[in-house]
Amino acid sequence: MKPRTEMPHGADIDMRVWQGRTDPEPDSDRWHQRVRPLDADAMPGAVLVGFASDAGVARNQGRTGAAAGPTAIRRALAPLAWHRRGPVHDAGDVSCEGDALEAAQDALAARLAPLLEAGHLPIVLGGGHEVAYASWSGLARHLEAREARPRIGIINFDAHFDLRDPAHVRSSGTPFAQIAEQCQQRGWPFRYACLGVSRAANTRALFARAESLDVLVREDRDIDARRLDALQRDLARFIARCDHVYLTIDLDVLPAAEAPGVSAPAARGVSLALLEPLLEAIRDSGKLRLADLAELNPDYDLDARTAKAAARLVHLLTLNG
Ligand SMILES: N=CN[C@@H](CCC(=O)O)C(=O)O
Ligand SMILES: [Mn+2]
Ligand SMILES: [Mn+2]
Repeated sequence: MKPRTEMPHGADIDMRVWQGRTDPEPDSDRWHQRVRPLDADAMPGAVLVGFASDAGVARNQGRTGAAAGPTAIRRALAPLAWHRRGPVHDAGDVSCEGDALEAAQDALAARLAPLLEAGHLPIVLGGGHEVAYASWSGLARHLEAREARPRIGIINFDAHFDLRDPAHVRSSGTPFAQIAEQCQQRGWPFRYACLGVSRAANTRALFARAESLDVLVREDRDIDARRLDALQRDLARFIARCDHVYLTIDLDVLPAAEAPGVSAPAARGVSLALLEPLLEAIRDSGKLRLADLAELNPDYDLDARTAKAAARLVHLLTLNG
């Protein structure tokens, strides 16, 4: 079965997950009381789109289960306190049927482009990190009609480069190499920052590929409180060289204790406390067009810790609107 490519809206979107406590006091709303199903004439705001896929993780020999990620993140978002002025819409899920990953990626890209066209900030809830190729493709589809050579900066918080050679298999381990190929074919610059990389979890070949692609690399051990200001400056310089930012967060960048529910937990990782100020700077850059969160696997998620971390990050990314 092919994934549906037309945009579901209104009554087609399953809103049953948006439930939680309701406080009797005024001004006490939570997300479940404010999130609305996306309508064709919706006011520009943040739009949640699920990518229910772990086909890329399966192809990458990881532990599957990330297809249930979008629902788990929505469930963790539902009770969070509402502090926004602007709207949040739920646009439903794009689902990958079996191993039909490329069709699902194409369907997500087709779903995202009109959202960007309408001035929304899409936040994609993965799904394995194969979501990144689909997210970027949606942004590319939107920009190619407007700009000859869009300067897209990709900022990936991840323990892994995900720059494996796609000639072998296209998976959750290849999205940024696939994007680099696309950029080369189109004559677009490839600007990629990968922050939180574990030297122990990435081979020499991957470090060499990152170097040949001029990737801005900061290892997990480089990200500490003392070096945060310098890192903020590096990030600001990276963003200054781009017109559009695509932010992608692989939840396995967090320490395993903060994010046990992922395919490949990080022995060290970068804590939420360090991640958040960096994300705030990206959010407030004025260039953030699209974000996604990847690799949540509820099967391994002790106390829903990873889903709660993901929900907190969505909350943070949407706090300025
Ligand atoms: N999404 C990416 N995943 C990692 C998986 C590493 C692992 O399974 O140990 C990668 O391909 O490098
Ligand atoms: Mn990773
Ligand atoms: Mn990844």
